[in-house]
Amino acid sequence: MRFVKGHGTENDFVILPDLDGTLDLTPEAVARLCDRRAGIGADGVLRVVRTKAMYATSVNTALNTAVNTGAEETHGADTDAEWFMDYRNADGSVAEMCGNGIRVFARYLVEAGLAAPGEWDVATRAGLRRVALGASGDVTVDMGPPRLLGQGEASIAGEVFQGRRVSVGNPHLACAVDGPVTALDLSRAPGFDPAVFPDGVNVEFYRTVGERHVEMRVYERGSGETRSCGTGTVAVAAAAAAEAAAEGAEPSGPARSAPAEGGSVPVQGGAEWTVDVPGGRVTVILDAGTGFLRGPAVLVAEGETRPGWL
Ligand SMILES: N[C@@H](CCC[C@H](N)C(=O)O)C(=O)O
Repeated sequence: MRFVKGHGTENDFVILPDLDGTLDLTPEAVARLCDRRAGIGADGVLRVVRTKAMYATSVNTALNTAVNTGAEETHGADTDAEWFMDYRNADGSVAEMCGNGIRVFARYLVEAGLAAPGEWDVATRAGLRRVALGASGDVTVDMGPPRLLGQGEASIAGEVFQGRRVSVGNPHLACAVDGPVTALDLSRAPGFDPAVFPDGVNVEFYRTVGERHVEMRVYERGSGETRSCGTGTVAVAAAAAAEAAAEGAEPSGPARSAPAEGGSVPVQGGAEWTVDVPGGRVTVILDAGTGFLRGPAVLVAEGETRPGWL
């Protein structure tokens, strides 16, 4: 099986080109690929499959039906998006969206000659997401509007943290903390109420370190602590903006500021947030109707698994 390895701010992925959707990718196979000692090692798998093929076979249809049950948006094989990002967490579970993954996915498509630099839609289980990228450099993604869903809480070793529940296609709980995020023990999963998060949740802890500038760490559903989480950075920016609005430091309506730099993207303006993660830095732009994520996407290796290994 051919694979490519890549990362976005050190959130790393095994990319599996399966253009015609012939691969029966089981949760066990995903977990073995992502194993950092006995496998290739990654936070998740990005299967690259034609959207039409995704809906053509019974195994793929079953996967989509299962996930779309709880999704906010669904789409069918009639979409114009040629490529579907089939994202899996390191434990083999399926997730609706991956913000770092979709940038790496887009970079792979361009470098493999399967798509041209420019702007186009990628199909995901959370719906279509528009990406914009050049022949090299950062990738920008229209992540859709982050949706604030109310309060929630998480705990670490008995200490309770209040947070905001945010949907970025997948579920997040963004908790503001006072001290440096490096001080938190994320060696184990934070506790949360399964009645509030029946499908599990990605938990972010963030601290404001400047104007529209936050640092964060994340414990991801299905992958554990990762060095970055793109959907998580959008959730944190949305939560921090809501916090600032509540304190009167930000307008509570659609965010407005100088147009963001950077070019070939459909960003008309919006409030630009800098989000520092252990693996680097990304930019989140909160526009009136959506949220954009901009950051690096790097391919580092490619190869082939040994026959019979999986
Ligand atoms: N790392 C991703 C998020 C991957 C999915 C997440 N673990 C979930 O289960 O929802 C990102 O960059 O957004």
